[in-house]
Amino acid sequence: AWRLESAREVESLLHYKELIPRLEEALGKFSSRDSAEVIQPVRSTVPLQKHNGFLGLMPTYMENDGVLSTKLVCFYNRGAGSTLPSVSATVLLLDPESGHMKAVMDGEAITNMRTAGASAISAKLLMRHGAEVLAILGTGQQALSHYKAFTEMLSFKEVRVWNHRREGAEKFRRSVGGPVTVCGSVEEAVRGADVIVTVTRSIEPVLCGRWVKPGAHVAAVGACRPDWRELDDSLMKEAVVYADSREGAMAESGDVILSGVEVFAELGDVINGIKPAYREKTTVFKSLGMGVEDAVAANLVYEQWKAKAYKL
Ligand SMILES: NC(=O)C1=CN([C@@H]2O[C@H](COP(=O)(O)OP(=O)(O)OC[C@H]3O[C@@H](n4cnc5c(N)ncnc54)[C@H](O)[C@@H]3O)[C@@H](O)[C@H]2O)C=CC1
Ligand SMILES: O=C(O)C1=NCCCC1
Repeated sequence: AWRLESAREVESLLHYKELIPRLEEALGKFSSRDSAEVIQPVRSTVPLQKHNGFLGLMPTYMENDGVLSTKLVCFYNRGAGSTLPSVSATVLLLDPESGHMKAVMDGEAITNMRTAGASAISAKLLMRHGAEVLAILGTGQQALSHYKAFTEMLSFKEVRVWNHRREGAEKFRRSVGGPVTVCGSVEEAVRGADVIVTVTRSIEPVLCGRWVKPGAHVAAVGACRPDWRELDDSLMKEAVVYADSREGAMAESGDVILSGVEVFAELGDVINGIKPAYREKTTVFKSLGMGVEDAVAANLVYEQWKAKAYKL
C-alpha cells in the first residue's frame, strides 16, 4: 500500500480548484440515494471520555466510481494549555474487489480542505449575489482552510475574524498574510456580514440570530455532537436550514436537534435541482462532515500521487 503519512505531502497534492468540483459531484450523488453511487452510513462514534474526545468511523463505498474508503478520526475538545491538535485523522483507500489496501494517508489536510470545500459550495449556492463581507468565528485549523477556500474560490471585499482569545485571532491574521480585521466581539464581527462561518469548539451558542443580517448565509461547521451548539434558537428558527446529510444532522447536530427545526434540504438536493436555493433568505448550512467527502478527496490525492510518481 502507498503510504502518505505527512499532512504536508497530502496538502501539496490537493487544490481547491480540483477538489471542489469533485465534492460538488459527490454531494449530488450522495443525495440521489442511489446505492450504486454512494453507500455511506451515518458515522459511528466511540466516546474517549477520559480524553474529552471521540473516535469517528466513516466508511464509504462509491460502486460506480470504484472507490472504497474509510476515515478514522479522533476529535478532542482540549483545554487551552494543550499543544496537541483537536483533530487527528487517517484515511484508508481500499481496492473494492480484493479488499486490499491501496493507500494509507494522513487525514488532517483532507479533513480541513474537504470541510472548507463543502462550506464554499454552500456559500456559492446560498449566499446572496454581490456578497461583500465574510466573518469567520474561531481561528483554528478549520478557520485557516475556510479562509483559503473562501478567498480563493469566492470574492469578498472584507474578511473579519473573531476568536474567544484575542491572541488566537491576531496569530491567524499574521499567518494568512491577506487583509483581515480582528474583531473584539462576535457581534462586531457578524453585524452586516453577508457570509458567516462558525468553526469553533464551543459547545454553547456563540452566534445569535439578533446580530445576523436578514439574508445572510451561515456555514455552521462546529458543534458536531447532539448536545453541542454554536447557533442559538432564534437563528435556527429564522433560517432555512440545509445540511450535508439529513440523517447525519438529525443524529449529531445539537443545533438541529435541540432547536427542533426541520432540515429543509441537503446541499446535494440543491445541486441536483430537487430543492431551491433561497439566496434572499437567511440560510444555515449545517455541516457535520461526510465519509463521501473524504473518499473523493483521498481518491484525488491518490490519483495525483500516482501521476507524480509515474510522471504521467
Ligand atoms: N463539519 C465538519 O466536517 C468538521 C467539523 N469540525 C469542527 O470544526 C470545529 C473547529 O475544528 P478545528 O479548527 O479543527 O479546531 P481547532 O482547535 O483548530 O480550532 C478551534 C477554534 O475554536 C476556538 N475555541 C475553543 N473553545 C472555544 C469556546 N468555548 N468558544 C469559542 N471558541 C472556542 C479555539 O480558540 C480555536 O480558534 C470543531 O468544532 C470541529 O468539531 C472539524 C472537522 C470537520
Ligand atoms: O467529518 C469529520 O471529519 C469531523 N467532523 C466533526 C468533528 C470531527 C471530524
